[in-house]
Amino acid sequence: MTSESESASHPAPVAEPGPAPDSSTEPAPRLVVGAALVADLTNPSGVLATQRSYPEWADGLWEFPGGKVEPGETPREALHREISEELGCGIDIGRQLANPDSPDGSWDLSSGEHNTGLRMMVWLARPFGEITLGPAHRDARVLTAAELESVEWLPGDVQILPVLRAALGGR
Ligand SMILES: Nc1nc2c([nH]c(=O)n2[C@H]2C[C@H](O)[C@@H](COP(=O)(O)OP(=O)(O)OP(=O)(O)O)O2)c(=O)[nH]1
Repeated sequence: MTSESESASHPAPVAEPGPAPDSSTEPAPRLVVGAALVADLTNPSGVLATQRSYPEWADGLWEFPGGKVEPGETPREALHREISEELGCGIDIGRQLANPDSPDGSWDLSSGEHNTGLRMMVWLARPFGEITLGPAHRDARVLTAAELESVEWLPGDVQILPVLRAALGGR
């Protein structure tokens, strides 16, 4: 019902605008880092892909070894830590396998229901020291450019394969 003070000569008050529907209201993406492990950073010809053992949805699928960046870490620090934890070796980090459509070269991993809000940065990296598979992985395999699709990758990694293939000298 209209009150006395809201006479027909005065337009109804305009509702206060709500929060702007921009990205500032969305949580910042969580960053994952991965290593495309190669023997030669300058002229790589094969990459060491690893087969995950968990969680259930990822069990048996292939990936770049790595993991989530922890608060206070730079992405490169996180990559050194993750590779040391997962494979027991050190790495020299080379060039990024960058997403050309993203300012920081990261890839959106949020395909399907499992990786909401995750983005991943991937670098070529040369391992040194002995590589030992831990509980995170079932297997590891060196793949040439022509062999990249011989394994089933995590869904979010499939978009990265053309950039990896080119880095390995494939078409
Ligand atoms: N490490 C890695 N994770 C990937 C790749 N592709 C992809 O979609 N992911 C997803 C799987 C996971 O949801 C997430 C990484 O989580 P993670 O379990 O490896 O990370 P983390 O070692 O820090 O483990 P946690 O502390 O969360 O248990 O990113 C990839 O190539 N490498």
